[in-house]
Amino acid sequence: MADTLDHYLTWRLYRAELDIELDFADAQLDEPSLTANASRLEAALDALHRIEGGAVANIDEGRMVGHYWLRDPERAPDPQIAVAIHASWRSIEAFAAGVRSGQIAGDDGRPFTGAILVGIGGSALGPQLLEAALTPRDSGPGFRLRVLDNTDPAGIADLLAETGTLAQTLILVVSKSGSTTETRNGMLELRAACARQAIEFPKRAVAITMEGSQLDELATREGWLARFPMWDWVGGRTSVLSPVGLLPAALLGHDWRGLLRGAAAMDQWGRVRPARRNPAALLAWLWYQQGQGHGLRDMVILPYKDRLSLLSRYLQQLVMESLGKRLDRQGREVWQGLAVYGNKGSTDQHAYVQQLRDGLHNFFAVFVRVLRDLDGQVTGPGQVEVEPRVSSGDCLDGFYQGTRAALAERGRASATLVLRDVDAAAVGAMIALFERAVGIYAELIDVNAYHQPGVEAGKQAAKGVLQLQGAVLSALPGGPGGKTCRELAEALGADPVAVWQVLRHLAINGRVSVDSLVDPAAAQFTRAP
Ligand SMILES: O=P(O)(O)OC[C@H]1O[C@H](O)[C@H](O)[C@@H](O)[C@@H]1O
Repeated sequence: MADTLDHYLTWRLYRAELDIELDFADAQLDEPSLTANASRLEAALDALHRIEGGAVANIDEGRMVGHYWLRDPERAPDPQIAVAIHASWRSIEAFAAGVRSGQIAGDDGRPFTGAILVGIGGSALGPQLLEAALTPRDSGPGFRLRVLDNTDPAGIADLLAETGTLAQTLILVVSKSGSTTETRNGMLELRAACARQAIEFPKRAVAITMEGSQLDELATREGWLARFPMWDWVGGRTSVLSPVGLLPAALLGHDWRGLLRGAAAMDQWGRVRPARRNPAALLAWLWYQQGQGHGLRDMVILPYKDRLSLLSRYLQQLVMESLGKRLDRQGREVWQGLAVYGNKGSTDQHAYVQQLRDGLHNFFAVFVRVLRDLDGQVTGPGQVEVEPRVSSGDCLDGFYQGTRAALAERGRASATLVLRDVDAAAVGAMIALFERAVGIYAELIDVNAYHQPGVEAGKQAAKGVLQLQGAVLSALPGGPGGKTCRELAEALGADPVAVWQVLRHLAINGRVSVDSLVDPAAAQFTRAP
């Protein structure tokens, strides 16, 4: 079987320092196309090098792209940036130590036992990934992190019910821009909950935001418990190794410096030349080759470890917000993107893997295999013999190997990231690997990976909806006779369907009165009594 071993060794990249392997043996990469495209890949690596050196890669926003400096501050082009990063680390360390020792405590002197993080997108997904990946399940109750990442009243109510008193809860408000609606709403809801409980909000509130943002100004004005920086040269979706992810990780007692070490070590590996020996370049080339440079195949993320089940959600934002672009950097319409989904193996084997093996061939898989079954334990669930000489962990690994082989048999490509453990260094390294692959792929397809113009459209349209709601509420008659959505729309010069949609929601929530909601054209609306 020397030939398969040779093939594996040919397509295996391994870094002893990290004990991480990238196994491209089933990725259907081939030397001729890699050789033919070597100069493109080298040019992409050159571009990444320039970005790390401070190039203004986010052209239309005029911003540098500095997430690589977060784990290696001395690379920053301006020494003041390095100073700011080091200062943030010191503040994180001091604050987390103070909270964990009880020196920084709630107003009644009792220690903080948990935190609610209010944030969305890049200001929530990274901390959530770290919390899920790194929280040891056997460490007792410990410090608890809950996340409020939406403006859904039911979600907010559930979270408040679950938390109970907020007296021993820190409230971390995380927003780079400091003006995101959902996050503002979450903060206002928590502020109101504090007031209901006769607890002072500012004494437990912490802001992580850019200097001078609305949130920063509010936190300063009200004297919040603490403020931590975000910088304009860090994008939300690459902010996990800034205070956005590091502070929650530190509060949870995680090895946050290990995250930085792992990411820095992966960055080192990711600078290796030629591209053929570079893990991020090969990963980006896999995306390119599989999707023919147009994202024609989706990336299915399959980590065989429960703690990594949020990885695909995290990567969804990192990859799709970075690469999903209408225009390339020359202004041509390209409709680019790379769809990402997945959950975890072997669970997904019992859900959609059927289609992966037998159905539509519009994907490739990226497996994450974790070699160690249990963190350093010698007894426990993994040691039960579920069959003669077989443990649960053997089954899990067997399912990974089996699924990979079954997909390969049908000509479906996959790559595998092999980790020894899910520890802080490995998680940091994994994050850095995907960040670099996104950067390289964006160069290959010539898009700006660092802006997100498309997300504005929905936000602006939502503002219009709320303005219309205000106008509709003012125009509603007091009764007894009501008005239909068409009558109201005519009076306001608005779209009757838009008026109906607003009124229907208000009526269900008791904010306006209606005779019946069965027929949109006939429903008569009046002001709520
Ligand atoms: O951190 P914030 O400024 O509140 O932004 C939160 C998120 O919302 C925006 O709409 C962007 O699309 C995301 O990239 C960002 O992470």
